Amino acid sequence: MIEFKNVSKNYKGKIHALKDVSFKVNDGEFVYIIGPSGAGKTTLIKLILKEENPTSGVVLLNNKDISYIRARKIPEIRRHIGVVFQNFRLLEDRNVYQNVAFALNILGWQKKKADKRIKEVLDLVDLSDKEKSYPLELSGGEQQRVSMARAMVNRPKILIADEPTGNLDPDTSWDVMNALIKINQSGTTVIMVTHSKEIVNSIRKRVLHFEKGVLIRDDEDGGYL
Ligand SMILES: Nc1ncnc2c1ncn2[C@@H]1O[C@H](COP(=O)(O)OP(=O)(O)OP(=O)(O)O)[C@@H](O)[C@H]1O
Repeated sequence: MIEFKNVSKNYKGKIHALKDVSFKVNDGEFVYIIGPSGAGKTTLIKLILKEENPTSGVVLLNNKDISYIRARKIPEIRRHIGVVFQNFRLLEDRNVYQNVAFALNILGWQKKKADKRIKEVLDLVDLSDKEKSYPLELSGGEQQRVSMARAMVNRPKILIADEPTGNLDPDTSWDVMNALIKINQSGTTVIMVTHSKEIVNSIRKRVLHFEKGVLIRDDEDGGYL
Protein backbone atom coordinates (compact mmCIF):
# COMPACT_ATOMS: atom_id res chain seq x y z
CA MET A 1 0.00 0.00 0.00
CA ILE A 2 1.27 3.44 -0.96
CA GLU A 3 -0.39 6.57 0.34
CA PHE A 4 0.34 10.26 -0.18
CA LYS A 5 -1.37 12.63 2.25
CA ASN A 6 -1.27 16.29 1.27
CA VAL A 7 2.25 15.94 -0.10
CA SER A 8 4.06 18.99 -1.46
CA LYS A 9 7.61 19.07 -2.74
CA ASN A 10 9.52 22.25 -3.42
CA TYR A 11 13.02 22.38 -4.84
CA LYS A 12 15.26 25.26 -3.81
CA GLY A 13 12.32 26.79 -1.98
CA LYS A 14 10.69 28.06 -5.14
CA ILE A 15 10.08 25.24 -7.65
CA HIS A 16 6.77 23.62 -6.73
CA ALA A 17 7.20 20.12 -8.20
CA LEU A 18 4.22 18.62 -6.30
CA LYS A 19 1.36 20.56 -4.73
CA ASP A 20 -0.86 19.09 -2.01
CA VAL A 21 -1.05 15.63 -3.59
CA SER A 22 -3.23 12.94 -1.96
CA PHE A 23 -3.94 9.43 -3.23
CA LYS A 24 -3.82 5.81 -2.11
CA VAL A 25 -2.72 2.76 -4.09
CA ASN A 26 -3.82 -0.59 -2.65
CA ASP A 27 -1.83 -3.82 -2.86
CA GLY A 28 -2.09 -5.49 -6.25
CA GLU A 29 -3.21 -2.41 -8.21
CA PHE A 30 -1.81 -1.29 -11.58
CA VAL A 31 -1.55 2.49 -11.85
CA TYR A 32 -0.35 4.75 -14.67
CA ILE A 33 1.25 8.08 -13.75
CA ILE A 34 0.80 10.45 -16.67
CA GLY A 35 1.26 14.14 -17.44
CA PRO A 36 3.48 16.43 -19.50
CA SER A 37 7.18 17.01 -18.94
CA GLY A 38 7.77 18.80 -15.65
CA ALA A 39 4.43 17.69 -14.16
CA GLY A 40 6.16 16.08 -11.15
CA LYS A 41 6.07 12.38 -12.10
CA THR A 42 9.74 11.64 -11.38
CA THR A 43 9.53 13.62 -8.15
CA LEU A 44 6.65 11.39 -7.05
CA ILE A 45 8.73 8.26 -7.73
CA LYS A 46 11.70 9.75 -5.85
CA LEU A 47 9.49 10.32 -2.81
CA ILE A 48 8.36 6.67 -2.84
CA LEU A 49 11.98 5.49 -3.14
CA LYS A 50 13.12 7.92 -0.42
CA GLU A 51 15.52 9.62 -2.82
CA GLU A 52 13.82 12.87 -1.81
CA ASN A 53 11.84 13.96 1.25
CA PRO A 54 8.52 15.81 1.05
CA THR A 55 8.54 19.50 1.94
CA SER A 56 5.20 18.93 3.68
CA GLY A 57 2.68 16.12 4.01
CA VAL A 58 3.38 12.43 4.54
CA VAL A 59 4.21 9.39 2.40
CA LEU A 60 3.10 6.02 3.79
CA LEU A 61 4.23 2.56 2.72
CA ASN A 62 2.17 -0.25 4.25
CA ASN A 63 0.70 2.24 6.73
CA LYS A 64 4.19 3.25 7.87
CA ASP A 65 5.18 6.90 7.55
CA ILE A 66 8.46 6.93 5.60
CA SER A 67 8.68 10.70 5.28
CA TYR A 68 11.15 11.25 8.05
CA ILE A 69 12.69 7.84 8.83
CA ARG A 70 16.40 7.45 9.54
CA ALA A 71 18.85 6.98 6.65
CA ARG A 72 19.93 3.55 7.86
CA LYS A 73 16.34 2.28 7.44
CA ILE A 74 16.16 3.28 3.76
CA PRO A 75 17.79 0.12 2.25
CA GLU A 76 15.20 -2.04 4.02
CA ILE A 77 12.39 -0.03 2.40
CA ARG A 78 13.98 -0.20 -1.06
CA ARG A 79 14.33 -3.96 -0.79
CA HIS A 80 10.56 -4.24 -1.15
CA ILE A 81 10.43 -2.04 -4.25
CA GLY A 82 11.69 -3.10 -7.68
CA VAL A 83 12.52 -0.39 -10.21
CA VAL A 84 12.95 -0.43 -13.99
CA PHE A 85 14.12 2.54 -16.01
CA GLN A 86 13.80 3.73 -19.58
CA ASN A 87 17.43 2.91 -20.35
CA PHE A 88 17.54 -0.66 -18.85
CA ARG A 89 20.88 -0.20 -16.96
CA LEU A 90 22.12 -3.77 -17.51
CA LEU A 91 25.71 -4.93 -16.99
CA GLU A 92 27.00 -5.45 -20.52
CA ASP A 93 29.81 -7.84 -19.56
CA ARG A 94 27.41 -10.27 -17.87
CA ASN A 95 24.85 -12.50 -19.50
CA VAL A 96 21.11 -12.46 -18.84
CA TYR A 97 21.32 -15.03 -16.05
CA GLN A 98 24.20 -13.22 -14.35
CA ASN A 99 22.44 -9.85 -14.59
CA VAL A 100 19.40 -11.26 -12.81
CA ALA A 101 21.55 -13.19 -10.31
CA PHE A 102 23.56 -10.12 -9.32
CA ALA A 103 21.14 -8.77 -6.67
CA LEU A 104 20.62 -12.20 -5.12
CA ASN A 105 24.38 -12.74 -4.82
CA ILE A 106 24.66 -9.49 -2.90
CA LEU A 107 21.79 -10.50 -0.62
CA GLY A 108 23.57 -13.80 0.03
CA TRP A 109 20.93 -16.17 -1.39
CA GLN A 110 21.92 -19.82 -1.37
CA LYS A 111 22.89 -20.93 -4.90
CA LYS A 112 20.21 -23.57 -5.42
CA LYS A 113 17.39 -21.36 -4.15
CA ALA A 114 18.68 -18.45 -6.25
CA ASP A 115 18.85 -20.61 -9.38
CA LYS A 116 15.21 -21.70 -8.95
CA ARG A 117 14.03 -18.12 -8.48
CA ILE A 118 16.06 -16.79 -11.44
CA LYS A 119 14.51 -19.42 -13.72
CA GLU A 120 11.04 -18.49 -12.42
CA VAL A 121 11.42 -14.78 -13.18
CA LEU A 122 13.01 -15.38 -16.59
CA ASP A 123 9.97 -17.52 -17.39
CA LEU A 124 7.67 -14.75 -16.10
CA VAL A 125 9.12 -12.28 -18.63
CA ASP A 126 9.28 -14.94 -21.36
CA LEU A 127 13.09 -15.07 -21.66
CA SER A 128 13.90 -18.61 -20.54
CA ASP A 129 15.67 -19.29 -23.84
CA LYS A 130 18.00 -16.25 -23.53
CA GLU A 131 19.79 -17.06 -20.25
CA LYS A 132 23.24 -17.18 -21.87
CA SER A 133 22.84 -14.13 -24.14
CA TYR A 134 24.61 -10.86 -23.41
CA PRO A 135 22.61 -7.60 -23.31
CA LEU A 136 24.01 -6.32 -26.60
CA GLU A 137 22.83 -9.50 -28.35
CA LEU A 138 19.22 -8.73 -27.36
CA SER A 139 16.55 -6.42 -28.75
CA GLY A 140 15.58 -3.35 -26.72
CA GLY A 141 12.36 -5.04 -25.59
CA GLU A 142 14.26 -8.13 -24.48
CA GLN A 143 16.77 -5.99 -22.58
CA GLN A 144 13.92 -4.23 -20.84
CA ARG A 145 12.40 -7.58 -19.86
CA VAL A 146 15.76 -8.65 -18.40
CA SER A 147 15.74 -5.49 -16.31
CA MET A 148 12.19 -6.38 -15.20
CA ALA A 149 13.30 -9.90 -14.23
CA ARG A 150 16.18 -8.38 -12.27
CA ALA A 151 13.79 -5.98 -10.49
CA MET A 152 11.41 -8.83 -9.61
CA VAL A 153 13.89 -11.50 -8.56
CA ASN A 154 13.81 -10.52 -4.89
CA ARG A 155 9.97 -10.68 -4.85
CA PRO A 156 9.32 -6.99 -4.21
CA LYS A 157 5.74 -6.06 -3.30
CA ILE A 158 5.87 -3.02 -5.58
CA LEU A 159 7.35 -2.56 -9.06
CA ILE A 160 8.00 0.97 -10.29
CA ALA A 161 8.45 1.29 -14.03
CA ASP A 162 9.68 4.74 -15.07
CA GLU A 163 8.87 5.06 -18.79
CA PRO A 164 9.72 1.40 -19.47
CA THR A 165 8.74 1.67 -23.14
CA GLY A 166 10.26 5.13 -23.69
CA ASN A 167 13.14 3.80 -25.82
CA LEU A 168 11.22 1.05 -27.62
CA ASP A 169 9.33 0.74 -30.89
CA PRO A 170 5.60 -0.07 -30.66
CA ASP A 171 5.95 -3.85 -31.29
CA THR A 172 8.51 -4.49 -28.56
CA SER A 173 6.59 -2.14 -26.25
CA TRP A 174 3.67 -4.59 -26.27
CA ASP A 175 5.97 -7.44 -25.18
CA VAL A 176 7.14 -5.31 -22.26
CA MET A 177 3.53 -4.45 -21.39
CA ASN A 178 2.52 -8.12 -21.48
CA ALA A 179 5.32 -8.90 -19.05
CA LEU A 180 4.21 -6.03 -16.77
CA ILE A 181 0.62 -7.30 -16.81
CA LYS A 182 1.82 -10.81 -15.89
CA ILE A 183 3.90 -9.37 -13.04
CA ASN A 184 0.83 -7.49 -11.81
CA GLN A 185 -1.34 -10.60 -12.09
CA SER A 186 1.17 -12.46 -9.94
CA GLY A 187 0.22 -10.04 -7.12
CA THR A 188 2.78 -7.23 -7.44
CA THR A 189 1.60 -3.63 -7.30
CA VAL A 190 2.74 -1.84 -10.49
CA ILE A 191 3.28 1.92 -10.77
CA MET A 192 4.11 2.90 -14.34
CA VAL A 193 5.14 6.38 -15.47
CA THR A 194 4.44 6.82 -19.17
CA HIS A 195 3.99 9.29 -22.01
CA SER A 196 2.40 6.66 -24.25
CA LYS A 197 -1.20 7.55 -25.11
CA GLU A 198 -1.54 4.31 -27.13
CA ILE A 199 -0.68 2.10 -24.17
CA VAL A 200 -2.78 4.00 -21.61
CA ASN A 201 -5.77 4.01 -23.96
CA SER A 202 -5.59 0.38 -24.98
CA ILE A 203 -4.60 -1.35 -21.72
CA ARG A 204 -7.10 0.35 -19.43
CA LYS A 205 -5.97 0.78 -15.84
CA ARG A 206 -6.23 3.39 -13.11
CA VAL A 207 -4.73 6.74 -14.18
CA LEU A 208 -3.21 9.44 -11.97
CA HIS A 209 -2.85 12.50 -14.19
CA PHE A 210 -0.57 15.34 -13.08
CA GLU A 211 -0.25 18.87 -14.44
CA LYS A 212 2.24 21.36 -12.98
CA GLY A 213 2.54 19.36 -9.76
CA VAL A 214 -1.22 19.04 -9.22
CA LEU A 215 -3.09 15.71 -9.34
CA ILE A 216 -5.88 16.76 -11.69
CA ARG A 217 -7.46 13.35 -12.35
CA ASP A 218 -7.63 9.99 -10.56
CA ASP A 219 -9.65 7.72 -12.81
CA GLU A 220 -10.30 4.00 -12.30
CA ASP A 221 -9.79 3.01 -15.96
CA GLY A 222 -9.20 6.44 -17.29
CA GLY A 223 -7.32 6.46 -20.58
CA TYR A 224 -5.20 9.40 -21.65
CA LEU A 225 -7.98 11.80 -22.83
N1 LIG B 1 16.72 18.39 -8.22
C1 LIG B 1 15.93 19.37 -8.70
N2 LIG B 1 16.24 20.66 -8.44
C2 LIG B 1 15.46 21.66 -8.87
N3 LIG B 1 14.33 21.49 -9.61
C3 LIG B 1 13.98 20.23 -9.91
C4 LIG B 1 14.75 19.10 -9.48
N4 LIG B 1 14.15 17.97 -9.95
C5 LIG B 1 13.06 18.37 -10.62
N5 LIG B 1 12.94 19.72 -10.61
C6 LIG B 1 11.84 20.53 -11.22
O1 LIG B 1 10.62 20.06 -10.66
C7 LIG B 1 9.59 20.02 -11.64
C8 LIG B 1 9.05 18.59 -11.77
O2 LIG B 1 10.08 17.75 -12.31
P1 LIG B 1 9.91 16.18 -12.54
O3 LIG B 1 11.23 15.68 -12.97
O4 LIG B 1 9.30 15.59 -11.34
O5 LIG B 1 8.87 16.16 -13.76
P2 LIG B 1 8.43 14.96 -14.72
O6 LIG B 1 6.93 15.00 -14.77
O7 LIG B 1 9.06 13.72 -14.27
O8 LIG B 1 9.01 15.38 -16.14
P3 LIG B 1 9.54 14.44 -17.39
O9 LIG B 1 8.31 13.84 -18.01
O10 LIG B 1 10.22 15.42 -18.28
O11 LIG B 1 10.49 13.43 -16.79
C9 LIG B 1 10.23 20.56 -12.92
O12 LIG B 1 9.94 21.94 -13.00
C10 LIG B 1 11.71 20.31 -12.71
O13 LIG B 1 12.49 21.23 -13.44
